[in-house]
Amino acid sequence: MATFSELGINEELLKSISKMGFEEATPIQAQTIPLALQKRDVIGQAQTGTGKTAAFGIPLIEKIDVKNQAIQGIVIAPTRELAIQVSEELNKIGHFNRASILPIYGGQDINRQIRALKKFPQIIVGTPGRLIDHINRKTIRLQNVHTVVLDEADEMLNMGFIEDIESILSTVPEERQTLLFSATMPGPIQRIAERFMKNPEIVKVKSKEVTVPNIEQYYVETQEKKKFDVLTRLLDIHSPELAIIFGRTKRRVDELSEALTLRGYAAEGIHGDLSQAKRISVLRKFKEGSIEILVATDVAARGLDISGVTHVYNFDIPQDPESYVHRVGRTGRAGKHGIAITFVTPREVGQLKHVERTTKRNMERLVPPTLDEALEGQQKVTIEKLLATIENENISYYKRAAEELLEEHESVSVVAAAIKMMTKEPDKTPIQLTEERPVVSKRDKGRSGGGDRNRSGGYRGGGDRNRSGGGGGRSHGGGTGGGGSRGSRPPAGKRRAPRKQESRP
Ligand SMILES: Nc1ncnc2c1ncn2[C@@H]1O[C@H](COP(=O)(O)OP(=O)(O)OP(=O)(O)O)[C@@H](O)[C@H]1O
Ligand SMILES: [Mg+2]
Repeated sequence: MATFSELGINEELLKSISKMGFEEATPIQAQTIPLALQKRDVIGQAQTGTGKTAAFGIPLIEKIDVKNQAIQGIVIAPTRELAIQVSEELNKIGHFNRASILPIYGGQDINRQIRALKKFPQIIVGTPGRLIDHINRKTIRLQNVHTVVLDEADEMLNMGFIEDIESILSTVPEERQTLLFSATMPGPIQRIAERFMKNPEIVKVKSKEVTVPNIEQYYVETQEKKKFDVLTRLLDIHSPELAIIFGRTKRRVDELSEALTLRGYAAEGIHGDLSQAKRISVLRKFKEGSIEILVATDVAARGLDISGVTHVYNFDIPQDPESYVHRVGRTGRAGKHGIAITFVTPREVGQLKHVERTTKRNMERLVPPTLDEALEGQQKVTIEKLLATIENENISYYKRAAEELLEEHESVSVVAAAIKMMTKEPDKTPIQLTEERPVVSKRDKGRSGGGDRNRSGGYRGGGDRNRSGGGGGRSHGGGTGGGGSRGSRPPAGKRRAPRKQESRP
């Protein structure tokens, strides 16, 4: 482990870094910051949640001439929320040297952005579509840019975004420094990346697995029709602090968040068809904990750093392994522990194997819990809350009433009734979700003479970049099919207070 002062960073930045609470550099930071400070082009690949933002953010801010009013650096990110988050992190890194940073993304009033652009930002963090819009209006000029960063580089160089990136880069001087970061970098995309770079240094933080080891990874095999009940039972048993549930399409996300709300969970959805104001407000509520479950398309799969996310559920298995890596990486960040559970229908087992092979990590099989187990899970939550109340709260005022009650009633019945009242019993409100087609891995598809996966209309079209959807995914090896015989009971999640009774329908 290296300290930041060993990396050749100036005093002002060291002060901000220490104010951010970072004591030691993470491996990707230790390996890329010195290279980036030497103005080398860098491709940096390291697992989710390991500090890639600061790995490019520190050298970027370090290289800004704060006396120069021109835009000197741009960071391009695939989603609006990520652009906002990265610009917030850059603001923290630049706190003491006062570099001026501006996020620019779609869905926000363009005139307001134009006014902000007139105040001489030195770094722009933006989504591709809106950046191009400003370049065309000549409200952004990039001729003085010396550093370009593509966060989630493989996504930015994938089919949905590559033309935009090419057109943005064509307005940036040739003699720039280009920094590319992501947790995933499939070979074909890396070769495209190198076209935009000069003799890049490729830094891959070595690890056996693509995902971080501190994420426990499970799968549940169940029929499409049963998925929702299995999901709610798991939620009752795990009682996550904050959970993200990924669905394949916008419709799926809408239906799932409505269904969860009907069953008494504090859930809301986020996807690309919602207004930007709504997207921001949902995310804010989730960060504050006033909603405990965020239902999302892949719009929330990459880069988002929300502390307290203990569980990720892939209600629909993702279309490609990279998406899996990023989705589960929303938990288990900065060394914390996390749990990820992926649902597969019997026809999707081949896709599951494909994901496992690409990530070099097996998921453990979970047996779908029964209704009784779900109830037991909720009971445990209540009992823990009860015990915590005995320990931490002043209950003396209530003791007289308790004594009176116990004079006339049998103690076990009194306590049982209290537990029942406090327990959220599994809710059986009928739910009808529109069925999704299974994701059949390529190899299986070839063998069975054609599955029915809808490549262009599936994940890519339904997921949501801010702009064009893009075509099909990349191709990797296929799956071997066949279910695992491994089996275990659901892991116990972090216990916490049950949802408030008022929130039930
Ligand atoms: N050196 C450090 N010490 C402690 N915490 C750090 C350090 N560097 C970054 N962090 C924190 O770790 C968390 C994850 O960082 P970040 O979002 O940059 O990860 P990432 O590698 O970009 O992940 P992803 O691949 O999901 O985008 C953040 O909350 C960040 O503030
Ligand atoms: Mg990141």
